[in-house]
Amino acid sequence: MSKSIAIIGGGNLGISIAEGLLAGGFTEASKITVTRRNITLLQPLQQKGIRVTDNNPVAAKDADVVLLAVKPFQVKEVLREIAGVITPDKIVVSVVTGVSIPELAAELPSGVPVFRAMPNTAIAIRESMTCIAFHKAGKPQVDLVMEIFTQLGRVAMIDEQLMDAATVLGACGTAYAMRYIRANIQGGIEIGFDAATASLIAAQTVKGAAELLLLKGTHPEYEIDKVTTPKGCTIAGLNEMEHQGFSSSLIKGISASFGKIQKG
Ligand SMILES: NC(=O)C1=CN([C@@H]2O[C@H](COP(=O)(O)OP(=O)(O)OC[C@H]3O[C@@H](n4cnc5c(N)ncnc54)[C@H](O)[C@@H]3O)[C@@H](O)[C@H]2O)C=CC1
Ligand SMILES: O=C(O)[C@@H]1CCC=N1
Repeated sequence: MSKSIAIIGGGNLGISIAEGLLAGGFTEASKITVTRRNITLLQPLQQKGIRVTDNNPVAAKDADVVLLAVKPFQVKEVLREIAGVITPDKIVVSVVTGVSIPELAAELPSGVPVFRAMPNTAIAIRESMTCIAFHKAGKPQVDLVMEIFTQLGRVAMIDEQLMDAATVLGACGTAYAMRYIRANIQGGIEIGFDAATASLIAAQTVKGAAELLLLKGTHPEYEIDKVTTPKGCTIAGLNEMEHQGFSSSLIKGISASFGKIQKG
């Protein structure tokens, strides 16, 4: 029998996860419930057969897996609201940034398996990178959480101490990649393309470059060597980008995001 899942917090990420679960066939639409205080904004999900409600305890009581997708400052209040219906046969998965497993578990009855997962918004099209951490859980619970997220993209099991780093590289990373692609589009328009053609070329080129690494397991510099003709235009452009601080600005940006999470 397929498992039921309650997504507490139907915002950007919660909606994306519900869409991804539905597209991946993890469970039928009627076994997915999404909560939000203003449920009129969840109508598109409701039209697909997903249950929507503003009642978190009712949603959590009916679910095998309770997935927390509210903002960090909202999560403790939500946990206090649902703690009474969370029994040890359920699994709690939090995608909330910066709230640790011990902090989450402290609000719940003892013995409830608690996982943290850090996906990104490409989960809506089942192309997420999701990092997962847990402290105490049995094999069936770990297998179920892995099953959910492997249907939604790629998964890495990590120590919880790397969760902030995973948030930056994997979740914020979607925004960094979009900005890189946008800059390519702006450059492409300047050298002659219309916006739509520049967008297609930029996005598919980045997708192809990423697939080369994922499928072949090669190092980026090995693939770059194949593109850089001696005295050619690629190396001229790459070197100018580096003179302007390209790699350095990315590394500094990643460090700034990481510093922001760690400061809280
Ligand atoms: N957006 C992203 O790319 C990622 C976000 N995250 C984390 O996921 C969490 C959610 O992020 P977003 O979806 O971007 O935020 P969001 O603000 O779009 O979504 C949060 C949703 O929770 C709802 N909500 C607030 N209080 C509630 C309550 N008491 N009961 C039910 N629903 C309630 C809000 O109305 C809102 O729709 C955050 O903790 C964030 O750090 C993690 C990875 C990626
Ligand atoms: O910007 C944020 O705080 C969240 C965490 C990862 C993506 N969005």
